Formats: sequence, structure tokens, C-alpha cells
Amino acid sequence: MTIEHLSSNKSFGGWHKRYSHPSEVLNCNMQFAIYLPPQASEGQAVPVVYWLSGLTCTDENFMQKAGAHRIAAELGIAIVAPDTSPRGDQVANDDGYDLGQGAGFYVNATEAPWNRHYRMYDYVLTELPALIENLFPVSNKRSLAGHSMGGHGALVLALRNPDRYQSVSAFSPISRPTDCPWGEKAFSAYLGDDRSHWEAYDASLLMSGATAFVPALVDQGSADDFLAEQLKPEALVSAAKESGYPLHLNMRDGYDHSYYFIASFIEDHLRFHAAHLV
Ligand SMILES: N[C@@H](CCC(=O)N[C@@H](CS)C(=O)NCC(=O)O)C(=O)O
Repeated sequence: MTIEHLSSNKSFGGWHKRYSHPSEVLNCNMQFAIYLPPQASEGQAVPVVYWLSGLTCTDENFMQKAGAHRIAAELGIAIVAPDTSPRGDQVANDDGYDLGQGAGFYVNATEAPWNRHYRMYDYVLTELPALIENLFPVSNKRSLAGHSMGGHGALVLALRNPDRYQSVSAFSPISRPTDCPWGEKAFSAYLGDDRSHWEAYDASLLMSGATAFVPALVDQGSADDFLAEQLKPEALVSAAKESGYPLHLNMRDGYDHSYYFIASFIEDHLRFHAAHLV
């Protein structure tokens, strides 16, 4: 396994680092970022929050815009931000911002041409944590957080693998991807026309049938342009009622879909994770 160090920046006493590595699961080179809090340099094995970004993002958006380092440094939590899809000239793509590179939707594609590389579900679930836990001074305590497409990914990964994660949180998640334009476009391409194959990647459907519970926190802005057509958080609320799921969902008056919203509440999310990562 060759991993290439790309850059390091000291930040709030810890380190923001970027790396490139060959991914077997995705069959291409991938970049990721990690924030290591000061405690990691002091010999402590720190827990990890995996941050899954939304459409069009790379590993950089969250690290540059969310303002998360200060609170991660205080709490002694590492944050790992993967890219949002496989990348490269040899990787299938689409002209739309909501399909192909930058839009992996955290699924394992079954349909050509996508199935050669688009396996972000397996990458985030197994390959990336194995690499992180092998190379960095971290424990095997993990939580998931994400935004929009990444909020969908975080919820789905946690709901399907409750034994692997201590907690999950999401900003503005695509809550009902089997019933919104973004999800229907991506799932048709990656998973094919048989909608029964989509259900394993729909957080609301998974939550309504859940029997094992990973504590979940969701924040949603009321002035989000994507709220009614794409995000549908009310589907999560009714799913949680059905199964008795420990979901805490806050509607935040006047906030939109941007990183200004994430920066405003990331502290709450990291404190929520810290309480479950002890
Ligand atoms: N209309 C937007 C949709 C994409 C979008 O809003 N992406 C969100 C996630 S769903 C984001 O985080 N963008 C990058 C950023 O704000 O840094 C575009 O075409 O770029």
C-alpha cells in the first residue's frame, strides 16, 4: 500500500493533512483529508468522525469552510473527509453536477459503466477506516456525519451497520432518495430501473424498519432551497415514529443549504458525537 502525503497545516494545535492513495475498492487513486487533534500527537488513540460531503465537493470543502478544527481539537476527535466519488480520466462521468464524479451517492453501483469504479459505500464502510486505523493514532471508535448527499450516506451507513458506529449526524440530508429528483436520477443510473434495489440506500425506509439504533442527530435549515423537492426530512420523522428510533431533528429558522449553516451548528454535532465516542 503506497500512500502519498500531499500537505500538512498546523491548525488549533493539531494537524490538517491531505493524502492520496490507490483504492482497491474504487479501482482508482483517491484523496482524503484528516484532521488530527493535539491529543493524537500526545500518544492517545483518538476516535474518528467520518464526514461525508455533498454534491460537487471534494475532501477540501468541509475542512476549509466548516470551522470544525477548533472544537475537534478541544474534544480530542479526529475528522476524516473522503472525496465524494471515484476520480480520474478513466472513471465514468456525466455532464450534470448531480451524477458521476463528485456525485457518488455512497452506493455500490451495479450498472455499467458505473460499476467499474463507483463503490463509495464499501470504500467508506471498510477500505478507508482500515487504512486510517492502520496509519494514524486513532481508536476503532467511529461516528458518521455528512451534508445533503453525504447526510444520506451517513444515515444509510449507520442504519445498515449499527455495530460499526457510535453515532450519526446529518445536515440537510437527502432523506428519501427513492422519491426525489436527485435520488431517482442517481439510483436509476447506478442501481438500474428495478426500484426494489434502491431500498437498501433509502434512510427513511431503513429507519422505519430499524431494530438496532445508532443515536441520530439531524439539522435542517428552513430556508434551504432544496428542502421540499429534494430533502424531505418529514419522511425521516415519520420513519422514526414508526420504529421508535432515537432521532433528534432540529428545524433551524432562516438557514439555507450552504456551509454557513454547517459552520453555525457543527459544534453541536461534534459535541453530540463526543458524548457517544467515549
Ligand atoms: N447548485 C449547486 C448544487 C450543489 C450544492 O449545493 N452542493 C452542496 C452540497 S449538496 C455543497 O456543499 N457545495 C459546495 C460548497 O458549498 O462548498 C451547484 O450546482 O454547485
